[in-house]
Amino acid sequence: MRHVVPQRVADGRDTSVAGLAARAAAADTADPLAHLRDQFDLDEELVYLDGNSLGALPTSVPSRLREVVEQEWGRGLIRSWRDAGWWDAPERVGDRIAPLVGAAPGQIVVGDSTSINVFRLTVAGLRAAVGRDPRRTELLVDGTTFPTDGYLAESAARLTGATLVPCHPSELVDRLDDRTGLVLLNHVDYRTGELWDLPALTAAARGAGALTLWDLSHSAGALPVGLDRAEVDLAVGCGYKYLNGGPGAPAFCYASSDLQDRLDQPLAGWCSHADPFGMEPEYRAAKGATRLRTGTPEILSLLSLDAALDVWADVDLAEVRRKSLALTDFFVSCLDALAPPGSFRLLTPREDGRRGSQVALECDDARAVMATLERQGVIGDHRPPNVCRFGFAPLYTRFVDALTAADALSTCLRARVGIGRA
Ligand SMILES: Cc1ncc(COP(=O)(O)O)c(C=O)c1O
Ligand SMILES: Nc1c(O)cccc1C(=O)C[C@H](N)C(=O)O
Repeated sequence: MRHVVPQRVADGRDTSVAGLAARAAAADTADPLAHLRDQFDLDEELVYLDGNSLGALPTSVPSRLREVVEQEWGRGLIRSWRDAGWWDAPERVGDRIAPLVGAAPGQIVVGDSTSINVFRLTVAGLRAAVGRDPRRTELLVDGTTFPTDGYLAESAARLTGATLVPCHPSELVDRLDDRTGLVLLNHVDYRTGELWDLPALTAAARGAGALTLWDLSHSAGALPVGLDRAEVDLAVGCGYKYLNGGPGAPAFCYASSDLQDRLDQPLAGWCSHADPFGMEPEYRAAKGATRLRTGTPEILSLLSLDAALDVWADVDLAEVRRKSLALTDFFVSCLDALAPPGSFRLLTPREDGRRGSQVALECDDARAVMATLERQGVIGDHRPPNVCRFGFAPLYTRFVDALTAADALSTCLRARVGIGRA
């Protein structure tokens, strides 16, 4: 680290760049997950803080994909649906994701995109709610949600005749009543990184007689989720963010075992049929999570995700959470120490219990700021209008990366307000 800046000592610690660098080095040395970085193919010239959009490439993936393409497809051909286990891969890979989100086996299938699965489970959840109690025609949706969830909720409401009620997660408890059928929420807000209290909100919805559908895109693989323990009804999650399945990797769908056989999903294709190879003209839904499948599984990307999951063997999710919180907290402390006062507004809560695994902040000209950082080898995201977003994937991000990014961002913010380094 090159320069020394005036020290603003908030907690009695050395907050010069040199002091922060010493803290980062000590934290990386003590990190029990540090060895996992070797299982990723990372460009050492880059600081990659975008694993919440596209996870890094696990070293297990290229050789496995080569084998799938050359042997299973090339030599095995059609026989691989049976002999290489392709047909059951959606359930098998689902069972590998299950422990990462606190689910017992048999409740997750992998396939299609998160968007498709949001639609599938929103319609299925609304139908199940109304089937149980015809008054339950309202769909409560996080009004700040990632747009695709909002668009698809609207479409699901049009299709089912449900009434869409946008609602901020902080107001959910007051909005629940005996008309609420389904609640669609995000575990971690894609923009601010705020973590919502999944057990408490699920219990509130359940207590009011409503079903829950959680979007885990920004939490699966970043923190413990505890779906079964919280008695969540339905959930979806992304395969290409913290699970590192690769661009366009399929998403996953969770349906609690209590609910599965009551689900009437809208995309009832042949792969969700009780006897797909019977080729019956009439539809009969399969038992279990299999009824959430639709068509032929996307084997190449599904098996890429499968291989990417190898990295989780023996990983303790509590340790992942501890590291994620320490990384995000350290990044914010570095910004507090190095960036000009008032040059940014933190959007992510500082309280550990309310933060996912990213840090988002608002500043002037955020798009240009993130473009400058990218030219310097620090990759994060810009989200409109003026949000800079930095994702901290705990399996491969180091404390030194957090400092390098905070230092580069602070330098950029300092230049924009016309202050040089001291
Ligand atoms: C919270 C959330 N839900 C859904 C999606 C949509 O995922 P996909 O484009 O893979 O359908 C994303 C990201 O793209 C997301 O962040
Ligand atoms: N899915 C993406 C894509 O295909 C291109 C660029 C970004 C994405 C994303 O995943 C966006 C992401 N869900 C977000 O939280 O903003």
